Amino acid sequence: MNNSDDTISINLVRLWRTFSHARKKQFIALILLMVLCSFSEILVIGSVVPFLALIANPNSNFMGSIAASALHVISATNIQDIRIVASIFFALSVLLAAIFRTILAWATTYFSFDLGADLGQRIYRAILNQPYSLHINRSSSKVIDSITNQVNGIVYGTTLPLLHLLSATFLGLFIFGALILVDPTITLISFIGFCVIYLCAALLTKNSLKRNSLFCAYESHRVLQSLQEGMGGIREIIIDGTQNIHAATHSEIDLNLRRAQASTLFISLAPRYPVEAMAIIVMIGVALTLSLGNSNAGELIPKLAAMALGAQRLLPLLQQTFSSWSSLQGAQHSVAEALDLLDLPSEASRLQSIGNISFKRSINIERLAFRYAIDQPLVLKNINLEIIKGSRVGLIGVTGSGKSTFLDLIMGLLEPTSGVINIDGEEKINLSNSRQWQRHIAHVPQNIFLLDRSIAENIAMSDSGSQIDYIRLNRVIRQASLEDYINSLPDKFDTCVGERGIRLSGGQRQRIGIARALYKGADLIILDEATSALDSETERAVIAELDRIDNDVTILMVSHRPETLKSCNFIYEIKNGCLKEVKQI
Ligand SMILES: Nc1ncnc2c1ncn2[C@@H]1O[C@H](COP(=O)(O)OP(=O)(O)OP(=O)(O)O)[C@@H](O)[C@H]1O
Repeated sequence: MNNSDDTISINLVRLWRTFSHARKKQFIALILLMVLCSFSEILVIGSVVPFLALIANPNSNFMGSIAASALHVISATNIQDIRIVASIFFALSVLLAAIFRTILAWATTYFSFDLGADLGQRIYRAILNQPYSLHINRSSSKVIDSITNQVNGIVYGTTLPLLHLLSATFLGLFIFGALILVDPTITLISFIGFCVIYLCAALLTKNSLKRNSLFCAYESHRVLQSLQEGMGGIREIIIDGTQNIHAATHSEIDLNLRRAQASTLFISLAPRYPVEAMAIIVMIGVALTLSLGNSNAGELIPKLAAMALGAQRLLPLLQQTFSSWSSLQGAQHSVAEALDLLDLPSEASRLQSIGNISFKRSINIERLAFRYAIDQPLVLKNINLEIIKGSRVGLIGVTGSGKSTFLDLIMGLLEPTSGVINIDGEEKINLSNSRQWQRHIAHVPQNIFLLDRSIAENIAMSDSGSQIDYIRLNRVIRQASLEDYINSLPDKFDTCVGERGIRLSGGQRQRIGIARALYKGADLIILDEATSALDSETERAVIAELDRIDNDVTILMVSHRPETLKSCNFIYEIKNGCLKEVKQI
């Protein structure tokens, strides 16, 4: 049972460490605001007894000497004046408390959501900056789940409940103190009674909340995964007529998730009703006891009213404390997972050891071997190759022979299991300097990554955020044989390509990819079956344009078609993990 409390405290400490200096200051300001708010509440409860006493009887004992001298100072001596002043004072104290509570609610909410925005942004940045080798083992639905649901878990399941819990504790203690002054015995008995109910509820529900927390963290990822799979494979789903199967899988997971969420929410709300019933019973008991022992209504009514007002203020706070605690319990697994992502090493630490990499002569690959995991066979074994700057190199091999893996290694996306890749025989490429090396490279894969934006923005992606160079854009559009197609569109290169380029044919997407590589102005262009979707004539035109580009640009090309590689200076084949030159294909 202590484990989940430990998890909460560990998560809170971890969360605090993620706060920026400004956020820490804001948090401390919030605590001060809570204290102010609590004082204003005391003022309300403290003034209700004298107020009602004065209304009932202006000469009442409840009007202490301080109040009497205050009234004297403002020359309120007759009964009417005293009543008016007391009413105004009481109304002002109620108003002040309401103002403080509104400000506190505003500050708490904005603080929590701003923090959520901070964390979401930092988690996404941390994930984007992870080495490629980690990305290939991570599911994208898990990442989306972390940035949306798990960050929401931090906002709704930790920050907001924690702040509500703190403010409820402060206010509760102050109100409790004020009620003790009004009637210590009744206050203590009823307070202990309420707390016992909430403690029993906490003990009874703790395990369920823990289970729900685990369940929600797991199922929210599965819901996203099922949606992504459904949307990603919509063409096949329609053709196979498997809509019902996918909808049923999704609805089962979704129902499980929502049931767990409902259970957590219900647990957080449930104790309210028995506690409220008990409060009314206590009030009846108090009224009865006081009226049996003391028949003076002038003193009895203000006391009862103060107790009723205190209970009306205190009970929601106790309920808030409990529901905040149960929200905290219910979200801890998601929160722990989100915080784990914040602990990932950041780009800054990766870039610390970077120097400038220049590429003037060659890429030298020596005794290169690679396997994806320790328990998997070597995909590449003892590869030696020199790629001279400005050469056109073709790469062939049967499917699954390791061509894309080899390109990923050259691009510094993967690190060799053994052996080295040197630039100009000097700079060894590794994860800490790969970012510098990648600035030299433009990569055109078979499946082009496209944003749901205009053709121009998709081509000039390396310039995002700054102005597009339209002269260069027009040149690369022509080189990639896209001119006729773009001119046929009403909005020309401002035409939106749709999600993942859905409004384009495979060949058009590939040509946008090639245009993007040319626009980047890289000195190493890597084409991984980048022309496979083009008809022979368009492919020939694109390859001829590639041949014409600067002699300083090195082109590394993978293709299954001999025709595509005709213009290469060297062609190599990967077979059984080894590389050998092919003179004729
Ligand atoms: N992320 C991965 N984890 C484990 N093994 C992988 C991973 N990616 C690829 N492989 C394996 O590595 C081998 C080489 O794959 P690779 O994609 O490099 O081949 P390829 O020659 O480019 O194939 P194709 O011509 O079909 O694109 C294959 O056996 C493949 O199953």
